[in-house]
Amino acid sequence: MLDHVSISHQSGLILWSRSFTPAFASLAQTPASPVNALVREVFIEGKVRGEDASFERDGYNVRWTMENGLGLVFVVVFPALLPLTYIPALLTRTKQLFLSLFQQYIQTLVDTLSATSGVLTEAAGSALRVLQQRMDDERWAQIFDRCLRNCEGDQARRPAQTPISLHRQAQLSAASGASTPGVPDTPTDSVTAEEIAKNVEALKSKMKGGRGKGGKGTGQTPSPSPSRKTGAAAKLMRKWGDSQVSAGDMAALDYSTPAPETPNGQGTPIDVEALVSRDAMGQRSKDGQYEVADWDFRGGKRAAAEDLPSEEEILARGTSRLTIDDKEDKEEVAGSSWSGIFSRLTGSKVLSKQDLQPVLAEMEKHLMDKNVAKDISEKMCDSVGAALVGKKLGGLSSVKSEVQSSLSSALTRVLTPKTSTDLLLDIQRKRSASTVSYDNALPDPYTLTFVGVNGVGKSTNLSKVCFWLLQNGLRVLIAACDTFRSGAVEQLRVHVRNLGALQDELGVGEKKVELYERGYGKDAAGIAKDAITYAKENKFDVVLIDTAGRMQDNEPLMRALAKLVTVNNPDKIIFVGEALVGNEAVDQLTKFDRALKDFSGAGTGGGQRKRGIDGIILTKFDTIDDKVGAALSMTYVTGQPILFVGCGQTYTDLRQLRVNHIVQALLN
Ligand SMILES: Nc1nc2c(ncn2[C@@H]2O[C@H](COP(=O)(O)OP(=O)(O)OP(=O)(O)O)[C@@H](O)[C@H]2O)c(=O)[nH]1
Repeated sequence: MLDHVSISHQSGLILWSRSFTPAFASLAQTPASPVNALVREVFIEGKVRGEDASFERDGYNVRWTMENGLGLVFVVVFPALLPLTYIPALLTRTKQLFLSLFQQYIQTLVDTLSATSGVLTEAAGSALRVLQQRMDDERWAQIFDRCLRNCEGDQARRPAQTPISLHRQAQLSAASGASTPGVPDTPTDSVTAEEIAKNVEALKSKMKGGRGKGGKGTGQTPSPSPSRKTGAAAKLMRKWGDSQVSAGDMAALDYSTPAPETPNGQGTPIDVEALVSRDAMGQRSKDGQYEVADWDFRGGKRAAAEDLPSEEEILARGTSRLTIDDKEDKEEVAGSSWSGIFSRLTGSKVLSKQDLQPVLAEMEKHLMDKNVAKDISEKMCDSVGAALVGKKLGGLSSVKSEVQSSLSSALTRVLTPKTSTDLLLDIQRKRSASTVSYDNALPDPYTLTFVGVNGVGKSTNLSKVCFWLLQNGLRVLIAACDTFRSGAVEQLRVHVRNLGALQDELGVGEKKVELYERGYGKDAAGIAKDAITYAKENKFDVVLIDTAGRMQDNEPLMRALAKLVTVNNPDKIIFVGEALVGNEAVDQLTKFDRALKDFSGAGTGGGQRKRGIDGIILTKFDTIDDKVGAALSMTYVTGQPILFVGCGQTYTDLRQLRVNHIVQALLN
């Protein structure tokens, strides 16, 4: 298992890097990092000999290969004890793929850097950003992951008598590395291919949670969507009403049984591959923060490896690549539904309302086809029309770019968040603020309440958010405040068990997630309050409050939700809605927001402010292709940001929505 990979310029500028373990992500920030040692002791001191080399430091093996023409350095770090013979092949393939995809962009960057002797000027910074955007567009992180998996697979499959090529390469690299300062390379000679394959398998099965008998296909693995897969947890009719639930009802609703323990007390074995998609794991930023990937309409889930071009295709591009201009021309020729619209304006000089009318009608239809609500499509087109009437435009391409840029700015204006979307920063701020103001008293936990209609994915996406928080080292308490739907508590119990076990499997450290449950039929507001108190006393950083689904027109239930909000004053009220429902989602959101504003903030001592929806999670994005209109409609009606989108049923199927990706999808 790798600890780290990076691609940098020999001036020290990092083009791309990724840490695979939280421990290395933290270490990478310090001067003690083996990668920093490599830069200091090899590159700065000019002790580079040959293209490939390695050295060992503090239990890590650091191996690299260079691309001398461009001055690039490809580095991987892994535990020195692991005989990973595929590393030289991984470095070679990574180098080939990277150059094949991005050579032109790297060349521009390198030229700018050499003009400034390696100093990161504004021009170099912008060349770097272009390259990184390109890496994003081509889904470089996924291409690397697939390359890594293939190399691991090659090593695991290789029989004992396999030709020595990789092994030999490893020895050769080790030999060239011996001339570098520091410790000699890990000896691999004494390890047979059979032993290596065995070690890799052992490591893999450890990663999979020692699945053994309880693994995939045996039916023993809990599903991330227990409500679907376990008979007992299948959703049944909801029973409503605080006072109508008898002890008998409560027992009937309570499907929850304590999690069966394995003999070693570790809990039920889990199938890691079924719960997280490794392709879709977020990435750690330089400061070790775990970030979910961006949603991108071209990749949809961005997770499906089959959507990526094959390695052969990528390498072929290196030889017969389109120039950037060629590519743009091709896209232009391929065209889109827009081409027809713009051609109607050819020849116009000063645009009149009349000229624009058919174009705007077409544009409105286009937006509605993308699932934007009707009245919002109309408003967007009105705003584009107003910006264009009276403008003097040239030929077709100028008309096209002018109309597109008007629409693009109108969309961007609506979609750009007006409030903070950085939850990790908000959590940190709240913790610091309450510690300071109460003189080192226990900090108040940050609280998020998830609301929405039935079955939209509240519990599932709450659990994905929990996974993300746990990956960021936070302690999370989940409060089971859906006290009505049968199986709701059990569903959360399974999620919490999975999330805890995943923490073990992914090496995130001590268990940091717990469920606060008080069964069925009780007052949800009171349970949430007790959960927050429990969280504070037990030093949880975040409380995620799951609420029962309810219809937006059901006033008694909306009042009950408003009571929960008034009593507990959560830091964020998150509306969870389905991306596929378009107009209906807008109606749901508008009414939830309205009802909360109307009914919250009163009755419990007064003075509490009225609350509305603070942010949105749009679910089932994996089912909508590029029909992303709900995102626009929902931000339009509340002015609140889309915090995440859910795009599948594993814990890693959570994405951030970048404004430019939505704009592109809407314009496409
Ligand atoms: N394809 C897909 N399915 C999802 C997504 N999020 C949730 N689901 C599925 O949607 C179904 C309902 O999810 P839940 O989390 O139980 O929904 P809920 O809103 O908590 O339901 P109630 O408690 O009944 O209101 C489950 O089968 C989930 O697996 C997503 O992003 N994509």
